Amino acid sequence: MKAKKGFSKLSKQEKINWLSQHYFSDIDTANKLLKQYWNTDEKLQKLHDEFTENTITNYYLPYGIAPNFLINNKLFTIPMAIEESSVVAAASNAAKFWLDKGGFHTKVLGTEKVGQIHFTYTGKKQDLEDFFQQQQAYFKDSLTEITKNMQKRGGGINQISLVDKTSELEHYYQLHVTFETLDAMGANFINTCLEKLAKTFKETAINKQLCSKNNSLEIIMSILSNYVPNCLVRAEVAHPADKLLPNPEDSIKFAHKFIEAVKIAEIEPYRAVTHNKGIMNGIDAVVLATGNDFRAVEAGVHAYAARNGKYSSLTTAKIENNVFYFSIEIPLALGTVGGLTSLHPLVKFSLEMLGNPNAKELMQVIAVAGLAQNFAAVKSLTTTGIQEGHMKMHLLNILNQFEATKQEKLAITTLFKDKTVSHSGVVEALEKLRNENI
Ligand SMILES: CC(C)(COP(=O)([O-])OP(=O)([O-])OC[C@H]1O[C@@H](n2cnc3c(N)ncnc32)[C@H](O)[C@@H]1OP(=O)([O-])[O-])[C@@H](O)C(=O)NCCC(=O)NCCSC(=O)C[C@@](C)(O)CC(=O)[O-]
Ligand SMILES: NC(=O)C1=CN([C@@H]2O[C@H](COP(=O)(O)OP(=O)(O)OC[C@H]3O[C@@H](n4cnc5c(N)ncnc54)[C@H](O)[C@@H]3O)[C@@H](O)[C@H]2O)C=CC1
Repeated sequence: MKAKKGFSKLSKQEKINWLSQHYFSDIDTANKLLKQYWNTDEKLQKLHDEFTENTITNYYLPYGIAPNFLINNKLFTIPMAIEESSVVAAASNAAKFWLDKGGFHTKVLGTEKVGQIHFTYTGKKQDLEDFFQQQQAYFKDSLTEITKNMQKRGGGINQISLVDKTSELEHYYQLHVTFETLDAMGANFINTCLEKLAKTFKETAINKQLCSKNNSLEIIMSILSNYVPNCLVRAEVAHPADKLLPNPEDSIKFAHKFIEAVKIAEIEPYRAVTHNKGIMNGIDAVVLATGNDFRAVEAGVHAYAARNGKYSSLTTAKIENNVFYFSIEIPLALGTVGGLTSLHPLVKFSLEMLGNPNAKELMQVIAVAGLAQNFAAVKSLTTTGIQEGHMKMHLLNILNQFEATKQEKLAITTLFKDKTVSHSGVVEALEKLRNENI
């Protein structure tokens, strides 16, 4: 019997007791493990407990840093929260590669956020359109109480439009609203505006007799969209194609093979998904380290990758006039205020490391992290193969799985210095070493 109504009302300790009694054979070990991850600073632990609900412990992710990122002629060290081996090394490797080649250049192409009120209307479309035209300015004004501070900062509501979706779903219309939320990701601000607007919209429709018994208007829901194709940032690297590597011939060969790999990801969805996963290795790690919402970013980015009706690469590469260009264009709705940004001590630390950027500056850093990550991965894929570098970094994880001692780790890493690491190869070598030492 594992159901427990009223679970949320239990204390933290009661929740842990219930969990370990019902799901774990060794209650003491389960309890000990959970407590091992608690912070000794009670205030700090309470802060983390309250970020979400039913918290029983903390789940650590490694926090790494990738130095040497030259972005628009300014040097950055980028914080990355990620569990996967070789990602931070790959970012650092790409940063180092581009450091003496002019670095990364970036531009924010737009910052528009979106929210929608989804509703049904069973009356005449023309009546709805006339009503909307007449009331449009009033609708915007009715939100002033909520938007006035954002307006003072230079943001607020850009536009409200009525969209007819009845050809796709009977009676379905939208109010499509665009926003400028400046340094806030804006989800809560947008949702608050939308819910108020929906209420005003419905009330006005009733007052102005747009609705009647036969012409019903029903608000289905009001919510921001995580698809933000006009909240877009671009990052690029460029360098003479014959000067990417020490030998000009090898360099041009490398550039062409690299471009071919990117073109494959442009036309082949199976490859595009993995290619973009590599990009998200970099993006998600910095999004997490800076306390941003990685689910929102992931959803928006992948929708953008499929914007032309087919899932495709987020990066492009070309040679023009003997110059190799590699770039990314990516939608990123980020905040440097709001959410966890002023609450989580490590998020504040990350933002300070980045020079306390505003949201536009953070968009540029994160786009660079994605481009760098993709450069490192595709460079490996088209030269040594991914396993050589990745498994070199993963070696410690394998050794830790087998509880290798310090001496064993040293012996095995030395053994594999010039060899490609494989799981079975490491296990075999460790067994051999242990047998020799018996
Ligand atoms: C792994 C490397 C970097 C080795 O690359 P390497 O050339 O053997 O490295 P190195 O030992 O010569 O060092 C060169 C630089 O790399 C960095 N570096 C090197 N080692 C470390 C380390 N231990 N810790 C921190 N940084 C490290 C560091 O910047 C270092 O410079 P230094 O600091 O010495 O001046 C390279 O092979 C690489 O970039 N590989 C790509 C790895 C990758 O993309 N991993 C992601 C996981 S695989 C995946 O999920 C995505 C994928 C690949 O499927 C996506 C796709 O298919 O497109
Ligand atoms: N679908 C989604 O993505 C959803 C996400 N969320 C969550 O919402 C949170 C983000 O919402 P926000 O409204 O951004 O955060 P928030 O609710 O903390 O609000 C940030 C506020 O900061 C203030 N502010 C101060 N200085 C500012 C400046 N320079 N620029 C802009 N605003 C400034 C504004 O009043 C703004 O509304 C995230 O935690 C996200 O996970 C919530 C609901 C849905």
